[in-house]
Amino acid sequence: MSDKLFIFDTTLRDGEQVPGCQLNTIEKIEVAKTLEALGVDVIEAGFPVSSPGDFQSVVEIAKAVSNPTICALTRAVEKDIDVAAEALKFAKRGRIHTGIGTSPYHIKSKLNSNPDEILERAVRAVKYAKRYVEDVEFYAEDAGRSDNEYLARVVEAVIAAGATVINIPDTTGYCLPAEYGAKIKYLMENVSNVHKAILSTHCHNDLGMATANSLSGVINGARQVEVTINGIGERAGNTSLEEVVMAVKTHHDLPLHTDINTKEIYGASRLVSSLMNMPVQANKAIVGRNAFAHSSGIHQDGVLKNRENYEIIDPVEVGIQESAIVLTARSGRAALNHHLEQMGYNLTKEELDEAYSNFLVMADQRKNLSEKDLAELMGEKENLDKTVELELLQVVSGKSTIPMATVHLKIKGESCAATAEGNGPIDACFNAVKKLIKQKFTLGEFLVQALTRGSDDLGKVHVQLEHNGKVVYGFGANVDIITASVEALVDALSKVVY
Ligand SMILES: CC(=O)SCCNC(=O)CCNC(=O)[C@H](O)C(C)(C)COP(=O)(O)OP(=O)(O)OC[C@H]1O[C@@H](n2cnc3c(N)ncnc32)[C@H](O)[C@@H]1OP(=O)(O)O
Ligand SMILES: CC(C)C(=O)C(=O)O
Ligand SMILES: [Mg+2]
Repeated sequence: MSDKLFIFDTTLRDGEQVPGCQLNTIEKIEVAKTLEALGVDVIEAGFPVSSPGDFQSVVEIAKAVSNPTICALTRAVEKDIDVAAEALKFAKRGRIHTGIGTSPYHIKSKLNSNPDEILERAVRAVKYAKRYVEDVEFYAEDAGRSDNEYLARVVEAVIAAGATVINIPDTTGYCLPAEYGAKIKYLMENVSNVHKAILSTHCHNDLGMATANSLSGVINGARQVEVTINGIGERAGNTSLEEVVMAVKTHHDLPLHTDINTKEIYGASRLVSSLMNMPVQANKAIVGRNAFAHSSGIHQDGVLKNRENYEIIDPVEVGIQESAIVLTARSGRAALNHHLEQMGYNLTKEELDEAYSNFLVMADQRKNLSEKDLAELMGEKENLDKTVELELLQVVSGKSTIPMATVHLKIKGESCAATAEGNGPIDACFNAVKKLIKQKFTLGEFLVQALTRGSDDLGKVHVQLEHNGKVVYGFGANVDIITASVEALVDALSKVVY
């Protein structure tokens, strides 16, 4: 029998604290509904006393979402708790998450107090919250740097006051996995009423250990993890939902399960990344662009023989259609042959050897090779004509003007042009391209990286788009970031649309 591990998602609270990640109420509802479809147990929807907008968002999320518990954060302050309770009045199941700092730093230099007084304030806050809701979670802020003996006294007292979940945050991301695990173990063994509550982990990633610490906490008895999509959150972020969930799912030796519908993970990651303007790093576990991409020959050969030679997770399990075999000068014959077979070629050993020598020369020059490059490699004239090319781009933009773009493309060898407006110059360009392409495609990722050596430096753009269920990537690099963006879009389109 495996124990249920409760998934408490704080993307809309701790995640939303990040500069640039603020969402309006409609966007928050969209994220909340996605979290519901994902199957999280608790959505921490906000900190209602912090602003009228956050208050309203909690109200609307509580109305829009019915399966997960809706949680609102407060300080150990009566006014915060009153406002949180008011915001939760439409929640089918509401939880107040209150708490206070328990580390020497927080007690002395933040709260200007002493341990006994903090313990008293903690108990008072829990009792006050209990007037409104049955489900009260208590957080001992900076528990990671708190003395275990004192922490145990506080935890015992707040459970006696009615707290149902006890959050042990490593607020500053200080702990090592063994240390955090030992802290949870200590509480499990030294708090007499610990069986009346669930211990929860809330780990930050300042030393890159958030997931390891959370799992260590779970192995030692915690049964709730506080996580965010893509690991977004204060500073270096929180524990990422997808990492913990997939670690539990992958490790059958852990006697645990979650109720997460893992096939929804990738979609949720894309949504949060795009709404919060937070690109996901390419090598991010589970959801990064390269998480299921293989680019070196030995790995590619291994994956093609048996996916499990180099993959511990089937990408389909997290909502990604398939692993990618990326063609570079580090690829071998197996990878090249795989792509050529998909294009309909069936080469003899000698033919493959010859194609491979030509391929290496091309790959050294062009880095990542596309299907279009392979068509050229195989001398396909016809396919070469099937490209989408950017011929001319003219953009009007600036302060107090309506951004407008004129785009000339060559599609299948024929020139065509369109003009469009947009929210900004790039949007105007993309709208003009859409007019010309006339086929439906969805932009999944749009990542602009300005190199930092100076204002005359190259800008690099990656786009990901989906067309008829196929996902492709495009790349552009130019001193003009707008041109680089359109080049990246055209590069991706030329791989699928024609
Ligand atoms: C680790 C975390 O992620 S905690 C959550 C962090 N999130 C946020 O802070 C976002 C929302 N916060 C806000 O909108 C504001 O900071 C508010 C509304 C909570 C408070 O605003 P203000 O009243 O202007 O106070 P300000 O932010 O300047 O200072 C925080 C005060 O709360 C106190 N405080 C901090 N944490 C707690 C706590 N858990 N319980 C009780 N008091 C606390 C501080 O000691 C300080 O009090 P002081 O002014 O008497 O020294
Ligand atoms: C408010 C608490 C739970 C928090 O976010 C932290 O301590 O990191
Ligand atoms: Mg936090």
